[in-house]
Amino acid sequence: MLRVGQVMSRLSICLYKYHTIGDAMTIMMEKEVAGLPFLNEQGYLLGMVTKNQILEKGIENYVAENKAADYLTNRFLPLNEETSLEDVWNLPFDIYPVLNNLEEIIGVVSKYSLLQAYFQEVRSRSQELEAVFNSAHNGILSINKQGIITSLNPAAEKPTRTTKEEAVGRFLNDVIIPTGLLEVVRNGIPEYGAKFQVGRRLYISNRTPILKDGEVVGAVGVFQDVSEIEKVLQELQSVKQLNEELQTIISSSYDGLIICDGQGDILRCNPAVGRILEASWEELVGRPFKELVDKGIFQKNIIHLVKKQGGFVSILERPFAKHSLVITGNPVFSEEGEIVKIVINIRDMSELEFLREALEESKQLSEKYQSQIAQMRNHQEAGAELRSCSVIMNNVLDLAFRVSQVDSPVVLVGEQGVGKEEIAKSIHIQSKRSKGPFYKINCSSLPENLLEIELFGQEISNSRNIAKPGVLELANHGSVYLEDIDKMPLNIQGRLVRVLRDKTLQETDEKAAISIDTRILAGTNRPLKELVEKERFHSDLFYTLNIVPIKVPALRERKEDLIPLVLFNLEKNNKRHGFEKIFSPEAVQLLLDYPWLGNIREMANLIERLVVTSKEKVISGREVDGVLYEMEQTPLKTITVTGVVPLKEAIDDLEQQLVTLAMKLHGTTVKAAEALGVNQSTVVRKLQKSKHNTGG
Ligand SMILES: Nc1ncnc2c1ncn2[C@@H]1O[C@H](COP(=O)(O)OP(=O)(O)OP(=O)(O)O)[C@@H](O)[C@H]1O
Repeated sequence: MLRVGQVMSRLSICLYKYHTIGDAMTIMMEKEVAGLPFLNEQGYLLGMVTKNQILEKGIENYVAENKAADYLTNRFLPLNEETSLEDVWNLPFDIYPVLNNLEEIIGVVSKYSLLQAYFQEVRSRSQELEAVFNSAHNGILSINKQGIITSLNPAAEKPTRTTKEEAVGRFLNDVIIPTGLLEVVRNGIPEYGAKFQVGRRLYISNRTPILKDGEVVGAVGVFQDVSEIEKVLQELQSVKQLNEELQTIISSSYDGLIICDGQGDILRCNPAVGRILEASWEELVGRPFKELVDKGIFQKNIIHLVKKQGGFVSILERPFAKHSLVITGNPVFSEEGEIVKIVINIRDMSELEFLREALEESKQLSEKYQSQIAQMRNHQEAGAELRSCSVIMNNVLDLAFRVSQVDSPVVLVGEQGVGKEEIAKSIHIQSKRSKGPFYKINCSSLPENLLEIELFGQEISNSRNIAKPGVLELANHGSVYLEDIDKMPLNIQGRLVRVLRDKTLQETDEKAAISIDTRILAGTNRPLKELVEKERFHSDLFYTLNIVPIKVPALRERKEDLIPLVLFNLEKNNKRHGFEKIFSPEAVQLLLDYPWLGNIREMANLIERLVVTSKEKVISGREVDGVLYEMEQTPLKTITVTGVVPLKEAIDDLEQQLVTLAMKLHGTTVKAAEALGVNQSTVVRKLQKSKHNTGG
């Protein structure tokens, strides 16, 4: 705002009592002012001498020599040069002396000058305001007390969907959708931040009452298009959310994360870094990554490597004995292709290694359990025909399972009918050879030459030269059960040793060797070692075969198996012959008391006979007794001579058979001794010998 000092006419002369009115007129004309201040000798302002005053006295009375003091008017008011025009433009006098801050007169100013300057000032201010009003980005609309639109700037035209020309002078509600401006006029209460939508644009408006002398004379609404801001706000919101999410991810990452700037200074890192490096992770922020290398926490400076490589780098570090870390560095490039950030990921592999070990352990455990389950299943499957509940027999079956998992030969030692062949079959079935063939050869029932052909095959020399393969070849990738191997002639034993040692079968010199991959399972009633000692068994064959000897106990050594075996055989025969027979309690008791020297085979035969021959559903004790009696009349074994054996041995064999038969027929050693015509002690001794021979 202009000040009085800027509008006044500067004066270097004032009037004193010695000035005439002519002097005053001359100075006024010269200085182009309408009045002059009049001072006393002390320089004190006494009044003003003005043109109007002179004219008011009448031009006819004007005498130039008259004293200026006679025209002095005291209707004056001194103004300070600093006073704002706004404060003085309306004062009553025509001309004013102007003082500086030292109360010295420095000039005069007329009311006209003040008015003119003030008007100019107000006009230019109003033009400025109008320009602002028109160019304002915000829409501005004002109404008077009656609700008539008094102004509307171009920015308001769009949201109000009208034009200044259409709107100004009209009632607000006739022109635009009511926005609450009338309400503001009515109650004089401003309203800020109200949102409203026009089309797809969103506006925010502030409505304020226009007050004049404390009274509401209108209202002005200023509205701003905030669609863009809103959009930016929303984007900002989602960026903020994203940032928070990223922050959460970084903080909760189990891997350590270090973000460095292009110079390698740490900008950010997560708590996992602290956990892995056993350091305060917050303190790392702002420090150069190189410090970690200098302190020996890392051996290599990955920042350096990433920069050198210009891309992804992964290295292995072992900062502490218990930690092994995989550190990867990933550069982030600017548009100009410069590395602006490097993101370092630190993975503590010791945890993974620990987990891998734990996994390995549980894998092994699982394999063990699987093998145990398989063992149990195999026991069930392979033992479908093998009934056992005795500890001694279960141990045998367990050993059989274990040897089935390896590929070594097996020798099964036990009395006749104890289940050697059955166990041999189960070993084959449970072994990895189960898909291959299983052959059985009885070494005692065939003459030597036939046995040899059966085993090793034969070259038939006729026109077509057809060969008959032996079971050792036929059972390739499978197993051969050599029953009564103890009875195998020595020659054949020798040839068998060679075949097993060479793993080949050479029929003739001209013919190519046939490779043999057959597992040998052998059964014997007598311990082979004893025969080796007697040179009745080839020691090489013994050592080749006897890698895992399994002793199968006689039935009398496992009485717990009697009932399951009786029931098994009963059920089997009922099924086979379509009966539903059962044993009476007496019958069962008789079966349990029977010595079963012929073991399970004897029992199986007897029960089949009882099931087939008994007339009633319930097989009585009497019927059992009858069949047992008949069986006892039939010798178990006839004495046959299949080859020349040392006499002493033959006698031993015969003795044993006789004692066994006598026991079978008479049940007690006393009665058996009576029948054999020897002392009871002899029978006991022979029985013990027999037991010892069969390994019992
Ligand atoms: N544990 C068992 N459960 C049920 N039946 C069995 C069992 N063991 C053997 N058997 C049966 O008993 C009979 C004789 O068994 P196996 O032929 O295996 O005996 P072995 O010891 O080989 O006799 P040998 O030496 O006289 O040949 C067979 O019918 C067989 O199925």
